[in-house]
Amino acid sequence: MTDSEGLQQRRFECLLSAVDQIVVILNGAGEVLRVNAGGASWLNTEAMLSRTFSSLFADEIAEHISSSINKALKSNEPQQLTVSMKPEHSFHWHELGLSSAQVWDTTLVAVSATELMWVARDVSVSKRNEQKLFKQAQRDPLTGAYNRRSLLTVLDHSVAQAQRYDWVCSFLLIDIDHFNQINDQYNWDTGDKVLQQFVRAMLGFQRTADFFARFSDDRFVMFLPETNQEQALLAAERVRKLAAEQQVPCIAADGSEFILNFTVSIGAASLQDAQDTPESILKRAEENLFIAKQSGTNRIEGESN
Ligand SMILES: Nc1nc2c(ncn2[C@@H]2O[C@H](COP(=O)(O)OP(=O)(O)OP(=O)(O)O)[C@@H](O)[C@H]2O)c(=O)[nH]1
Repeated sequence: MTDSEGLQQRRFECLLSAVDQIVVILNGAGEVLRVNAGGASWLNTEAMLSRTFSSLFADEIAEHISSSINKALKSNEPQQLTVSMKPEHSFHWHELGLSSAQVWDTTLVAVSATELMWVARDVSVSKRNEQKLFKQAQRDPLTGAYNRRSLLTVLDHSVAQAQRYDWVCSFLLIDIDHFNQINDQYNWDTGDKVLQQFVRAMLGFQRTADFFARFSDDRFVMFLPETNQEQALLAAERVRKLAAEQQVPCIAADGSEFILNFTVSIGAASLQDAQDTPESILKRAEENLFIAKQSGTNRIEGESN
């Protein structure tokens, strides 16, 4: 080895010892020549040597890796791949020490016509945070129900779909009765508990296909696909009863405990014709809700067919 080659080699070793990524050197046949564990202290690097790299992965990832190896050797272009690794889906990696699910951003580059370098960066934390932020953006932070933004997106899509295929669908606009009074008479925390308990009860109650969201302050929308007005009124009655059965454990200002009951009023409306939009259906549901409130609360009001 010349001085210059020796220097290059030392630079490479320094770099390897400093990086956090897993680095695997492969020969042209895809066999593992060398492994640097980087931040993956769990990795049994010895056990990887001489094995065919792609065969360590589950079938569908293995296919991607083999094809990336071919592409990298042919094109000299770095090949990027994000892989989701779960010990239970990846027997070999489990054997190699992987004990929890991880997501890796990987790059495969051809170093020469007969050698490749695979570099994997663990991006599990940032992916988890991304998913958490995405979920948070869809949900109301107090109750965990979907928020108005998610609701409007789902309604736009679902109503358009129902019209295209001539399906029925209905909306329930649900409002907690005298909610302002609950806030005023007790306190805001008590109002929060009512909202939270109502949402918990509704999430246990709805069918999988239904979409339930907090629309505004004490107002919720339940979207019922493939449900006509008659069926919607039956569902509304079940919701009304469910709310009236709730017992919310609360603490009064003097520290004593008490149980609070509440009721809801519901306006129902169903898709009627090709001109109907989520806004026009919601408007009719709102008019019906108004009638239910005016008629004494703890009531449902729908459309006459
Ligand atoms: N506790 C609590 N109160 C909220 C929250 N968001 C909004 N509010 C309050 O909820 C109240 C809703 O008032 P209204 O819509 O008049 O409710 P209401 O007394 O049931 O009146 P109707 O809907 O006409 O029956 C307002 O005073 C809001 O300030 C929240 O997250 N928690």
